[in-house]
Amino acid sequence: MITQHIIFIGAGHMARALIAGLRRQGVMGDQIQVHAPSAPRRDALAAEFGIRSLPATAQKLPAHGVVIYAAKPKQMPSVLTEWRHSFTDAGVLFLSVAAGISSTRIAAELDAGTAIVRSMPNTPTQIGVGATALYARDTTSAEQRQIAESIMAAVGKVYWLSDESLMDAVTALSGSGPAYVLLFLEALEDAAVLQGLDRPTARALAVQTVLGTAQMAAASVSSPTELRHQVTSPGGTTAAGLAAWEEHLRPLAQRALAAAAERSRALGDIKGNTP
Ligand SMILES: NC(=O)C1=CN([C@@H]2O[C@H](COP(=O)(O)OP(=O)(O)OC[C@H]3O[C@@H](n4cnc5c(N)ncnc54)[C@H](OP(=O)(O)O)[C@@H]3O)[C@@H](O)[C@H]2O)C=CC1
Ligand SMILES: O=C(O)[C@@H]1CCC=N1
Repeated sequence: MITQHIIFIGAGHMARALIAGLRRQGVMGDQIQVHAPSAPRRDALAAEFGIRSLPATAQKLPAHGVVIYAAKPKQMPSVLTEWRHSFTDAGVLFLSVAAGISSTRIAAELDAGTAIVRSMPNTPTQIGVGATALYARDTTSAEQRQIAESIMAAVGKVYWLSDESLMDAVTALSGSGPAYVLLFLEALEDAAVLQGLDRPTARALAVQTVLGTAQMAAASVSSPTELRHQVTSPGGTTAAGLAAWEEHLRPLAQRALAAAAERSRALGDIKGNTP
């Protein structure tokens, strides 16, 4: 059970997904506060989820709460300058979801000893099926690690990393991954429409196929390769379709993840990063 107060810095897509997921899991509205510069956006999010809108920045925070940093990576230095003493006074756990920004960078902006967990969640957290990687700095107690884990485990699966440098690869895979799957769904839908299906039917069949296959892969002890062979009759329709996919898909996946991981590393260069 999550009993801590949780303060979100940032009221955008990722904050919304996490707040939606936490509220679905029964975290009380008065346990969650959200801060962002735009009062209408902050207030709208607060009203939608029955949480509290936090207008001011440097103010007294609930003792031993969790501050979830969900603003853009490039905003981190200025935000931390504003908030750092509030964190120390309250003994908070700082839980970042920012892409690219290492825990060492974060620690350099905060008072010594601040507990820091870096994470990479994804937007399916909003319905409790997220994937989140976590990395804890050594200033973080076992109890604080458990708190970070329980927050992210409430909204999906959690994986601890012992090597923080892998966070760029995780960001490229599961952080950005929902967008790749959604693009795949769009492409399947469009291709099915070209084959004569009406758009609602094409979308419904594409979504159910991806959903069912992902659930089957998650539930099975067989590898994706073995499961794929079960679909592929020699000389049949699947073999014909797979020949076209095979030609491009693996090199494309490698290029896509390499590009995303490279961008994650660039975002970590706070001074040099661009929006
Ligand atoms: N979107 C995703 O799928 C994922 C995103 N992330 C990470 O989550 C973070 C947020 O991304 P995302 O939600 O997509 O971005 P958005 O642009 O949707 O949201 C950014 C939020 O930050 C707020 N903000 C800007 N300046 C400040 C400030 N000085 N103090 C407090 N809040 C501020 C903005 O406020 P305002 O509304 O007033 O402009 C806005 O609400 C990023 O670091 C990203 O790397 C991680 C995993 C997945
Ligand atoms: O696109 C981004 O930079 C963020 C990080 C992972 C998903 N969205």
